Amino acid sequence: MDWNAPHPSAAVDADVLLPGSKSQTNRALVLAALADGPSTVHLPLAARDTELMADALVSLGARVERGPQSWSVTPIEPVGSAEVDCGLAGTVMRFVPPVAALGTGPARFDGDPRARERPMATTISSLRDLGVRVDDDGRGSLPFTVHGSSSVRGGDLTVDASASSQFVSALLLVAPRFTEGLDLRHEGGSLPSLPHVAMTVTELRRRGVVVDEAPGRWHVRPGPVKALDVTIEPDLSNAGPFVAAALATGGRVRVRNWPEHTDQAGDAWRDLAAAFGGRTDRDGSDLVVTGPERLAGVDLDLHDVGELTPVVAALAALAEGPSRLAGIGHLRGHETDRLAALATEINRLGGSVQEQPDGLTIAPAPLHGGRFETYDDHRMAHAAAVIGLRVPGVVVENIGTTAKTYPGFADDWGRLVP
Ligand SMILES: O=C(O)C1=C[C@@H](OP(=O)(O)O)[C@@H](O)[C@H](O)C1
Ligand SMILES: C=C(OP(=O)(O)O)C(=O)O
Repeated sequence: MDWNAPHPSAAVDADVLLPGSKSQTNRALVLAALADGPSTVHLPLAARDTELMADALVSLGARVERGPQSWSVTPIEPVGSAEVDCGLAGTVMRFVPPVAALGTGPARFDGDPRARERPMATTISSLRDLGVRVDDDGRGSLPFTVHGSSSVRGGDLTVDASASSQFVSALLLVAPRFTEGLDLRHEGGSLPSLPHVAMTVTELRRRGVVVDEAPGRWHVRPGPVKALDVTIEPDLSNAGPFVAAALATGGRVRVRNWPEHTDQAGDAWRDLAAAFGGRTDRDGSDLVVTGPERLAGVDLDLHDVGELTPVVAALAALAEGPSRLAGIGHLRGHETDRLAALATEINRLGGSVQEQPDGLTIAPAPLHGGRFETYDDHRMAHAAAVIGLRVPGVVVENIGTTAKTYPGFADDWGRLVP
């Protein structure tokens, strides 16, 4: 559905209460499915990526009762064969195959057309290196079938996770259930999204799993994953467009319940706001973002927090000085090739964005209205909404794609502009 991006006549002044973190919800679901007893996930994100994760675990033999405030998970009792729809969720296509390896039958994985283009070779090769049979068509991508054999020995394993940190997280999440645990090394280009790996290690340790780490190396001891009831934090990556609304309009946005300590990549919004010239202040459990009078250009390495790039690029396109966003070549394998998509769509509105091998350069340019394609990427829709705050006549193609991680996005965004 085409959606006219709201365009306020004054600076925004709003409070937002965000839905739960995708990354935390999907880790909590996987660990609950592997645990030694039932667990409850309070305030889970209910969105396409987390529903797909729950469905995937159910198809492997878990039970997930989904209530409005909490989801109750009963661990997997392996069933024969399974079909897993990964949609376009990186966490489902990377985290679930190693879980299926512990099952008792074939599990076939497939997803949206674009999912078949996302990098999966490391998932396939790492499972084979662990002695698991995987049938694929040799392209290193979905679809493929993992043949569960009840137990995986584990031990030493070296992978190249430079295309996605999710390859490392996926193996670590399941590693305590391998007979010998796992001594995992990453070798290759630099590993992106380190906060997401830190989140994986935190969540394992909270459930009694012993993990030792050194740069590029993780040792997970075999043992039970203790059942644990958890409460999911608000999704700070999805806070991005709201933080950006304060920055882009010189306004003020209060984000409710911003955690004081967190592994979420989106916590970097506090530093990013400052880089653009804005301010963030804690007020009790909230974070209050105040926008600057003039939005500054930025020179940022986003390697650790790549998923924040689309909204950062939208802000950079509105800034008064030039910007450089680096360290994000791996975004070409995200929901879409985000570097190409951002350059094409911002330039369609009159922008001056150039693709670089590992990022984007963005020069100030007067923007005008027009249709902004999203390429089924929730964060492209967020970027368009941010530009629409300052540029009249921005029309977002397929705002429904935000349902991947934030089904209520358009309604919540509409409340920014009364
Ligand atoms: O583990 C996770 O929950 C995620 C890891 C990151 O993936 P990449 O390392 O592929 O960027 C991030 O971009 C994605 O949105 C979620
Ligand atoms: C890269 C992202 O998602 P995924 O989990 O599908 O990789 C994202 O949400 O920005």
